[in-house]
Amino acid sequence: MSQNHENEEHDHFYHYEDGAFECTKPGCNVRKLRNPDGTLRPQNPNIEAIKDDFLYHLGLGAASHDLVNMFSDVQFVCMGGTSARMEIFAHYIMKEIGHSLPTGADLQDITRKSQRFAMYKVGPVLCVSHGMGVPSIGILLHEIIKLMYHAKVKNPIFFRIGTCGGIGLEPGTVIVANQAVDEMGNNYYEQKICGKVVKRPAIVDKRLVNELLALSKPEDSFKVVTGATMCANDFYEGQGRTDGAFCEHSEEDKMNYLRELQNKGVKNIEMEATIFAALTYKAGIKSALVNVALVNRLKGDQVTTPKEVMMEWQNHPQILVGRYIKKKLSENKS
Ligand SMILES: O=P(O)(O)O[C@H]1O[C@H](CO)[C@@H](O)[C@H]1O
Ligand SMILES: O=c1cc[nH]c(=O)[nH]1
Repeated sequence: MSQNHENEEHDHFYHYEDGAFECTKPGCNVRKLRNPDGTLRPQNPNIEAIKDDFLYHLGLGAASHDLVNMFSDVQFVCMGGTSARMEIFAHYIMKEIGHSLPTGADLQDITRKSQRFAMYKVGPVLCVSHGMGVPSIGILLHEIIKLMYHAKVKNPIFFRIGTCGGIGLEPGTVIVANQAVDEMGNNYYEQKICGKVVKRPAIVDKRLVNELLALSKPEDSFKVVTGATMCANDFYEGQGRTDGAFCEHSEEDKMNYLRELQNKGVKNIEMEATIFAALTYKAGIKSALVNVALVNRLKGDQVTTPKEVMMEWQNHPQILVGRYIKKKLSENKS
């Protein structure tokens, strides 16, 4: 029989937005995602049998690298589409948390040999680019989650600091997702595995959402809102755009679709939300999707804002997540 610890607040419980939780308390039979010290349990029984589990797209191996020495102090993993953004974020967070590199040293892209993603480590913060779309971030998530396991990282928290199209929102607005849905409004990530369709719940951590929302300040130059984030499998037709190389739907079809989404509480559209929420949830990792809107899709499709303005907007999610990280690190110290 499973023991019920649901009413207790304790570090070895992992609470989910839907009320479910995983308990790692000794003696509790509830399925375990983490060990009592916060390290992750591998969810794939095959992993332990692989001698040198090679994280191919990261260019890191469980035997060829001392992953514990390199990464065990990681507490936060921040992901975003581009390598440039993640390098900027690495420099930003370094200043924010007062981390310094050894004299003469510079930030290094740890995965440069693989030439796929870019990854920077700033003390307890890992900053990684994930490319565009579900397949790309999915591969990265598999390898980063395994990295967390191999490196014995404790209670990591994952963030996606991304860009998106807003629905009825002023560009520059930050959306912290309280739900991740696909193009049909489904609250799960669907994958075909060995000829079968597997649906994995895409659950975001409501507590983390609320903590992030509380970090917005009245004096900020940008608004922070919450709502559902829609994950599309494409930037053009999949997001209802009429400016792709092909378009067999009308402007009216697009507007009807966007309004329908808006009525269902969808605030923004991007391309990674469902898999990010689903795989982190399945791994027992707290995570949040923090995106900035680059365009109001009710007003148009093209993203034509000058680069400098867009770069400034891309900082908005970084500011919010930076505040969270700084707060948590100072709480941990005291
Ligand atoms: O700016 P990033 O983080 O890549 O996010 C958004 O931008 C890309 C499309 O332009 C997709 O990856 C989408 O999710
Ligand atoms: O409209 C947008 C803007 C950025 N990223 C997207 O996926 N869609």
